[in-house]
Amino acid sequence: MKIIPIQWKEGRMVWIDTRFIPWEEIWRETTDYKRVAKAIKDMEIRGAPAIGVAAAFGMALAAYHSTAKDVDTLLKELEEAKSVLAKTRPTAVNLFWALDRMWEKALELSQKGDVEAVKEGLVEEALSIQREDIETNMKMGKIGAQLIEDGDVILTHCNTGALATAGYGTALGVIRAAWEEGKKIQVIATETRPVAQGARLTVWELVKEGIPARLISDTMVGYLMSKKKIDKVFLGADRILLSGHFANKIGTYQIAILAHYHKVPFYTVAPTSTIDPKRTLDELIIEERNPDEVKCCPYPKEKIYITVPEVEVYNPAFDVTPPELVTGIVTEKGIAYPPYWISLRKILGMG
Ligand SMILES: CSC[C@H]1O[C@H](OP(=O)(O)O)[C@H](O)[C@@H]1O
Repeated sequence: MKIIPIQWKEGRMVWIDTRFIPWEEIWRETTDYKRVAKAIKDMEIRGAPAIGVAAAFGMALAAYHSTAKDVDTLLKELEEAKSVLAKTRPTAVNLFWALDRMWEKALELSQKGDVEAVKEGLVEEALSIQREDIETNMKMGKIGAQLIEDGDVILTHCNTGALATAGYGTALGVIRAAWEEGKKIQVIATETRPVAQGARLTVWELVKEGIPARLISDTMVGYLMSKKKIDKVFLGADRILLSGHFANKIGTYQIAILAHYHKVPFYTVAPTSTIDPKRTLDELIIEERNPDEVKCCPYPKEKIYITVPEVEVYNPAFDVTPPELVTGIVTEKGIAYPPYWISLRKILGMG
C-alpha cells in the first residue's frame, strides 16, 4: 500500500478523508491549521501516528502563512496553534509528542531572530516527522515479521495501516512485511465498531494489496479462538505507559482477555513516539466521542440509525490493556517483553 495519506504541497496540507473509505476516495486540502484541527477531531485523519503528522503539518501551516514581522509575534501565533491542535483528541500521545517537538524546534530556530528561518525550519521539521514515521514503520515491520510464521492466521483490530500513519503502517506494517517476505499468511480483520475502521479501512488496504483478508464482526473473536482459527494477534496502540499498560481502540482489552484465555500470542505494535514515559495509569484520558457514532451506521453521507435515536449511549473510543495480557510490544528499536517497566525503559534508552 503505497498511499501517503497526508501530504505537504507548497504551503498546503492535503489529506485523504478516511471517513468516506471504502465508498469514495476524497482528498481535501487546507492552508489553515484550524481546519487541520477539525480534520483530526472529526476523524477525517485518524490513527495515532497520522494524528501526530497532521498536527506537525498544522504547526507548519501556522508558521508558513504567518504575517508576523518578528519572532516574538510568530511564537505567540504558534503557541495558539499548538493549543488549538492539542485540544482535538486526548488519548493518542503522538499528537502531543509531535506538537512538543515542533514547539521545541520553533524555540530553537527563533534564537537568531530570523522569522523566515523559523518558517522554513518548521516546514522541514514536519517533513522530517513524516519521513521518519514511514522509515520507523518499515523497520518495525521487519522486526515484527520475525514473529510471524508461514501459514499463520493473524487477527488484527481497527486500522493500523498506511491510513493510520504517514505510510506503511504499524501492526498492519508487520503483516505487510511478513507478506512481502513471502510468508503465506491470512488476516482476520475485526469490523471495529462503532466507526468500523477495520471493515472500512483495514479490509480496503488488504484487498487493494492482495493480502488474504477475512472480515468478522467484533463479537466473533472468542468463537474463532475457541476453534483454534487464530494463531496470533497484532494490533496497534495510542499510548503505551512504562508499566506496559496501553490504550488502544475500544475492543482491544476484550481481545486481549480472550487471547490470554485461549493462549494466543498477543502483540501490540507502535513506534517509540507512542510510549509515554511520564504519565501513570490514572492520568490516562479515554476519549468519549459523539453518541451518534454508536447509534448510526458509519456512513458519512447520512444518519442511518440502527437504534431508537433518543437512547442513552456509552462511546469510549479506547480501552486499556494491562501488561499481564501482552505477549510483547514491537517497536522500531526492538521487541519489549515483560517486565515492561524494565524493557520499555531500555527501549527508550532510559537505562
Ligand atoms: C497506528 S494507529 C494506532 C491506533 O489509532 C486508532 O484509533 P483511531 O482510529 O480512533 O484514531 C486505533 O486505536 C489504532 O490502533
